Amino acid sequence: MKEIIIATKNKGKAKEFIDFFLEYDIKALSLLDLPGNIPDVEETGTTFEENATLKAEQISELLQVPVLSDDSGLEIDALNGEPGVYSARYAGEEKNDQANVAKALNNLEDVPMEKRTARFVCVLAVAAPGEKTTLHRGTCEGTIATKPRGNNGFGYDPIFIPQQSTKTMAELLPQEKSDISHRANAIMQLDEWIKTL
Ligand SMILES: O=P(O)(O)OP(=O)(O)OP(=O)(O)OC[C@H]1O[C@@H](n2cnc3c(O)ncnc32)[C@H](O)[C@@H]1O
Ligand SMILES: [Mg+2]
Repeated sequence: MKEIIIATKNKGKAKEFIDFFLEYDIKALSLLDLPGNIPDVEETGTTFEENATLKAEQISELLQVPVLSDDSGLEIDALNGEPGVYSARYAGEEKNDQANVAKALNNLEDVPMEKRTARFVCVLAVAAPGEKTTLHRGTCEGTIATKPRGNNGFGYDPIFIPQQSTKTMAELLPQEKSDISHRANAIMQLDEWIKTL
């Protein structure tokens, strides 16, 4: 089976990539699957595009193979787009999903439902040694619930209600999430590239 390296250490993302690539008969390996300790890439960019590029290019350079990276996050309109590129580290460097969710809910405490609009953004970068990196952006519009609901998914899924749904992303089945998610919308743009693998 063909393989592709995903430059991520996020288990939730890795699981979604494994499922997506299985449909193409390709095995997706995350940095958690590789032997040795792959160093963390410092996400010093101020945009999803910059951070996705940093992750894909540094890991591709290190491993000397084509690499796909994902930089993603949640933009909440009432918080001027926060947490945005800082989504993973919103409540601190330890990247605690529950603490991040609690902080977002707390900051939205008095914001009424009609003003709780938000979107998930996913930017994928494809990097290969000696080649120009390409970027692909997908989004998913929705609103922020007043309380977390559901146990599927990861990150901010328990408080994100996609536009098409009354359930939170964490109440959807994995297949239902991947029908509408920001990540799925970005991955669809890779169709041609995947066929070249
Ligand atoms: O950088 P890598 O190693 O890929 O892992 P990460 O968790 O640090 O990933 P990001 O830097 O891209 O930060 C994205 C954060 O945005 C949130 N996020 C991204 N996609 C999401 C999704 O599909 N559902 C819920 N939350 C998501 C989640 O909290 C992530 O930690
Ligand atoms: Mg990260």
